[in-house]
Amino acid sequence: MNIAVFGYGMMGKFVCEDVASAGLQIAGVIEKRDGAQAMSPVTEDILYKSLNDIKEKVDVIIDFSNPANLDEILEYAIENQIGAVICSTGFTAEQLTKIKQASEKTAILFSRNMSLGVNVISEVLKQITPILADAFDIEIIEKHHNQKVDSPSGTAKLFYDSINESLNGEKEAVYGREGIVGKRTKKEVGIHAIRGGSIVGEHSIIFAGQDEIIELKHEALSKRIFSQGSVKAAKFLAGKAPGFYTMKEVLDIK
Ligand SMILES: NC(=O)C1=CN([C@@H]2O[C@H](COP(=O)(O)OP(=O)(O)OC[C@H]3O[C@@H](n4cnc5c(N)ncnc54)[C@H](OP(=O)(O)O)[C@@H]3O)[C@@H](O)[C@H]2O)C=CC1
Ligand SMILES: O=C(O)C1=N[C@H](C(=O)O)C[C@H](O)C1
Repeated sequence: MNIAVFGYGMMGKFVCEDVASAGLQIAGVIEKRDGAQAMSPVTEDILYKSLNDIKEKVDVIIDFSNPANLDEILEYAIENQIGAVICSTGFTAEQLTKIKQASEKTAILFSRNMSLGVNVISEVLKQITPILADAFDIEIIEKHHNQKVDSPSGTAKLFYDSINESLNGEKEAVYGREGIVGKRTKKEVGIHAIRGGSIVGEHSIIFAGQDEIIELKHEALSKRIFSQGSVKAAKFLAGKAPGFYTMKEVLDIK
């Protein structure tokens, strides 16, 4: 199976190693920057500027780059009738609609977090939130390294969506609370972003009630959990019919 890895930053490099370890082929790596240094298992001759430059047949694209590349990825996937595993975060609402529309024409897997732990918490939230929401205030705190460009994290948004979906959309996200005068309302879910050092990724969902607190926490200790998840997703997606897939199906979370 031939994989095109879109993005050769921190995640792209891990993905290349994990694609090779899984016995899959790297058809090409897309890095827009001039003078990018190829590192084993990638060689200079497979570092390209765009998907259309890749010489080999591609079976699946794995994207860990930036929302700016979305159109190129979707167009190539549709034209070549191949799958795309989209792991970048920070998309606009309009871009999310584009991803959904593209999935009517080819197989797309979109996930704001590729780890098992986060995807299990996302499902657990759907079950416990309706039981707790009347009595508990809900807040989300995320912490990431100082190189992250989007805030809040995609995972914080995933958790917020799980909470809000389970309550039929009755909640409202409030980011950071800067400048707000007045008490917290029941409708709010506060979302807070911390950036510093080399924190891989930490997410806490706090349910704060009268005299009791429940906290669900996920801490990523290595970026491998994301790269390995993306390779699993690529294997799952190869040859699949057009559709919108998530890590829930890949990881078989019931
Ligand atoms: N779903 C998941 O589980 C995970 C998702 N992510 C997401 O993956 C993405 C990449 O993360 P990471 O590897 O840590 O980030 P890096 O900044 O290390 O790498 C980003 C890559 O995207 C390219 N890129 C950045 N901005 C642009 C742009 N405007 N136009 C074209 N290319 C661009 C960079 O190229 P250049 O070097 O030239 O800037 C680089 O190749 C992020 O959105 C991150 O949030 C990360 C971890 C897990
Ligand atoms: O940029 C990162 O590093 C990460 N991004 C994803 C996100 O925005 O949630 C996933 C993970 O937390 C690491």
